[in-house]
Amino acid sequence: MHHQQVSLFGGGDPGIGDLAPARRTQLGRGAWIDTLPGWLSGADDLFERLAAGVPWRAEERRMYDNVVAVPRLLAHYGPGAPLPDPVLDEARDRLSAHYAAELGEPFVSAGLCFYRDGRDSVAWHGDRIGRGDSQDTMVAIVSLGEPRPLLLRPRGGGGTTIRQPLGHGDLIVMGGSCQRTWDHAIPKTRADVGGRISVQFRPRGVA
Ligand SMILES: O=C(O)CCC(=O)C(=O)O
Ligand SMILES: [Fe+2]
Repeated sequence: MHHQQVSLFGGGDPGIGDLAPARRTQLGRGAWIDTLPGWLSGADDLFERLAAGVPWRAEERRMYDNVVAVPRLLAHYGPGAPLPDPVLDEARDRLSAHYAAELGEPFVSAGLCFYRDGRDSVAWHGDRIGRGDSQDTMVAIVSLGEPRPLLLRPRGGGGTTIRQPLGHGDLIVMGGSCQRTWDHAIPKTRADVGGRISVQFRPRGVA
């Protein structure tokens, strides 16, 4: 399975580092994050390849009587869909192997978001469309390109907001109850920032 698949890579592609140094922070309410800055090397090259090569979709959503543009570009790869770069297949398989015992299932889908500049963003939310609403799970995010802060705060407000800058190959894994007891967001910024691509790996049924 995934362990064997990973071992085929032997020492591994030079683009991907060891996951052992990932550092866990308990957030409370059964939620935690693991962080590992610079997990992917060559992340800026990968950013350029994905920015140019992924069939990005601009989405719209209804808001009251208006239709508004979703302020970021999206691409989604469901279970079994070939990912747009082999480094992403390896990243997913490494994450699956590392978290196998704790998660009990592999990461199977990849969601990609392209924040073109500081006006692109994602509002406060948890990944609660699927099982994350009722069960502990994990969402692993690799960030490429210009760093943007991912904010985390307890669901329903109150408590402190955690600010985690993510870019240039940084990894964050949100785990435990994080999707249902905490919210996360990428706020807009007036700063003159370049593009950032986020790759989110999720287990089956988590969205
Ligand atoms: O851009 C990120 O790192 C977060 C994206 C996110 O939260 C989502 O797409 O659900
Ligand atoms: Fe999310």
